[in-house]
Amino acid sequence: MITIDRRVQTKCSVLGRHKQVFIDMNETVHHQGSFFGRRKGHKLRAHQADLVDNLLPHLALDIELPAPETLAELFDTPVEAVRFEIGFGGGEHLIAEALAHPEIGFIGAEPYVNGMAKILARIEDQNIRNIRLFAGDAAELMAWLPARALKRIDLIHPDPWPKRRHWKRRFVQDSMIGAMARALIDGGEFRFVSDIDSYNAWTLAHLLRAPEFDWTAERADDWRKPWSGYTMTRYGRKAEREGRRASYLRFRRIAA
Ligand SMILES: C[S@@+](CC[C@H](N)C(=O)[O-])C[C@H]1O[C@@H](n2cnc3c(N)ncnc32)[C@H](O)[C@@H]1O
Repeated sequence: MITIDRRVQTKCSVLGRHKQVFIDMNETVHHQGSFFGRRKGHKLRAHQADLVDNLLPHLALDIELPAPETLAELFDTPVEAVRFEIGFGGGEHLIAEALAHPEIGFIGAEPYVNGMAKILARIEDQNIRNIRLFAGDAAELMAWLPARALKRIDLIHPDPWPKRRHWKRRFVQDSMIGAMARALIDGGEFRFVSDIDSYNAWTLAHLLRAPEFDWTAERADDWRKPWSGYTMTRYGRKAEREGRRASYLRFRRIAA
């Protein structure tokens, strides 16, 4: 991949605001933070583009504004608690959870515009009221959230960055664990799913040394099998087809 060595000003149209970014020849966008992937894939169909232009602004969180005191205020339907899914991809898991738990508000972060277009189509089709979206880096959103605001954070099949020299790009880092500890309520959970053994070991090692979290597993099946009600995602199905078994790690935020 060739990266042009110059800063350009470009418009992040889904958020309607300007950001300093690096752009390469393939339109891969890198900015300083925790996102190191593609923001764009194939061209959106007309209806998808319309949803991004017209539905997303109603559902998108604007982190330029101050965060509300309680996250329930973000939803126009009453919610008892709020959960966050990082990098929801096509949104299969987030949609299933939002439908199964109408009493919970869900926030999903996904910088990949084609994933955003997919979830918007599902939200429109099924008239889902309890999802809010952020079309950017989950780390930025997490820094914006009030402290002790989330009941659960899900990170499902994150980009694995298997090469040692890329490990620093993994979403799970000590700093991010600190950010999650700040954002979760006491007893809240961070749930992690990956089919990449080295990332599972990495996550376990990082969380086990974090004083704010307990690993909840009591027996092997607690991490070898998905929790009840888990919805398999596209990346999960791909891993199964290719013969890789996922691990399902759950960590509880210890009371401060
Ligand atoms: C391997 S895909 C998995 C998608 C989905 N969770 C699934 O299981 O099908 C990883 C996703 O995380 C998103 N992602 C990567 N870094 C992110 C970040 N810092 N904040 C939010 N999303 C991110 C990518 O755009 C990509 O869609």
